[in-house]
Amino acid sequence: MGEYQYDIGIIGSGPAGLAAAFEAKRLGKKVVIVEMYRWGGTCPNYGCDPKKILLSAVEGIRRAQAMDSRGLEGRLQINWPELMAYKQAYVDAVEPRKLAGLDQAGIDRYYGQAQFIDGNHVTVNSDVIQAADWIIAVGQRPRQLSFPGIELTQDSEAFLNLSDMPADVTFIGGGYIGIEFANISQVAGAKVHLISRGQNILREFDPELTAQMQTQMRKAGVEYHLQNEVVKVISKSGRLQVTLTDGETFMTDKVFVTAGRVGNADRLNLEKINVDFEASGIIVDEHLQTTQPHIFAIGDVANSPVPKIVPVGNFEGRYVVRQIVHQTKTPIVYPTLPVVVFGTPRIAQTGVSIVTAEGNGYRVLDIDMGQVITFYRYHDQARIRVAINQSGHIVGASVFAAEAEELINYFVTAINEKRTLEDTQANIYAYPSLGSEFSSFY
Ligand SMILES: Cc1cc2nc3c(=O)[nH]c(=O)nc-3n(C[C@H](O)[C@H](O)[C@H](O)COP(=O)(O)OP(=O)(O)OC[C@H]3O[C@@H](n4cnc5c(N)ncnc54)[C@H](O)[C@@H]3O)c2cc1C
Ligand SMILES: NC(=O)c1ccc[n+]([C@@H]2O[C@H](COP(=O)([O-])OP(=O)(O)OC[C@H]3O[C@@H](n4cnc5c(N)ncnc54)[C@H](O)[C@@H]3O)[C@@H](O)[C@H]2O)c1
Repeated sequence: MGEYQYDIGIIGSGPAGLAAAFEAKRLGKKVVIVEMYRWGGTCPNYGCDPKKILLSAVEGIRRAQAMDSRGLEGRLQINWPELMAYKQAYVDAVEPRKLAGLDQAGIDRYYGQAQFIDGNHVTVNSDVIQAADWIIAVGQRPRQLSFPGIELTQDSEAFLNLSDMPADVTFIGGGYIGIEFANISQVAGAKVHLISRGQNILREFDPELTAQMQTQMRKAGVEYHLQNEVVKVISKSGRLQVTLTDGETFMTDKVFVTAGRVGNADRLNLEKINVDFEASGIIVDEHLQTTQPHIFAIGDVANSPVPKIVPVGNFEGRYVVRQIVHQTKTPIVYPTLPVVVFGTPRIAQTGVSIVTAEGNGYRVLDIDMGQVITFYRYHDQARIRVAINQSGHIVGASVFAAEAEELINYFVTAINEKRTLEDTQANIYAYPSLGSEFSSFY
């Protein structure tokens, strides 16, 4: 049993923990990081990145479909095992790359579950690690539901490792993951059921755009079971029978629970060291400080009032280290944050929501981009809604379009730099491109 001493200890090697570790090292601190599962955390191993690789094939099919009878012939289809092998080749390279990065930077690392024994000491296997300050970045895990037959269901990580796409799949939850995976499965050839207890999907997004996405997915064949929950799942003749609260039953091949995620705060012995947490995460103040002043929480596991996405974890990781080394004393101030649902097309939004903008009496530009060349060529029903405040500044945007994740970044810049519509149009962007479409707003 060894005992080791550090300036800063970090628990969790996802985007948040790694950002903190590299920043601490850069600022001359002796740093240790602990991971119990996959180095790199959720996003590159069983989250954003593998999902976006699967989406590449989906986009290929969608683009080909858009050109059907418009000069492109032949039917494409997804070879799921081959696509999975391509995804896996990316994922297999993640851990070696992360480990090499840590080793090259001189950041010590431990593999195993970290648990606090007191405010400064953490155990990992049989080692005891002491650090003056601790940063908790342990992320979230899929929320479990409880109904008879829950053991027959699977989670989002299992979906991203699915060896074959079954004929019929079901997702419980109409949030980011349910919608993104339903779209992938449908284009990969499965009949898809999507169950959500809400009346609408993607409740945090512009309802006009989510309705548009819902209609498009329904037309493509996704069957929605809204305002419903699962009562039970039973195994029947090698398939699964799902019963819903409205009494409907249907047969499916696989059921995935995509009904939100819960923090991993409950696995660290935090009760013992008086660090308070609740279902929404570890309680932090505006300095990301927990109820113990030398222990901080960042990324998905912190209950900071921001979306649980990678760029937030990165931002918090760098901020919190500067706080610890006294480079800053100011509360955390987030720049405008973009969120994206990766369907085909995507929905993206940033800044003031369109609903809030309308409530505040702001000007809302609602632009059908379907005829502009960038979107016309994909036969894409692109739509952009921009909120402009009383002084003429762009304060928010919602986008429904292919590559909305790129387009939204222009609005992020416009909002952060407090630009008016005219300011953005003063730039000359390459034509035809996503950027050049700015000039068509008025
Ligand atoms: C399917 C899916 C798709 C997603 N897509 C996107 C996307 O497109 N864009 C986006 O921005 N975000 C996306 N996200 C969210 C994104 O993955 C998370 O916001 C991000 O990974 C959070 O980073 P984190 O460092 O806070 O936590 P994580 O990445 O979850 O890392 C936490 C790490 O801590 C480790 N850990 C936990 N407990 C302990 C312990 N006691 N001891 C040691 N180690 C521990 C875990 O094993 C894990 O590796 C997606 C998530 C999922 C599930
Ligand atoms: N593109 C991205 O940035 C991206 C993609 C995937 C995940 N994520 C992150 O992961 C988090 C988790 O994603 P998620 O989709 O699991 O959660 P979510 O919170 O986005 O959606 C959960 C959905 O499940 C529904 N639900 C909850 N309990 C239910 C029940 N018993 N029966 C039926 N429906 C139920 C909710 O009404 C909601 O619609 C997101 O909040 C986000 O932070 C981000």
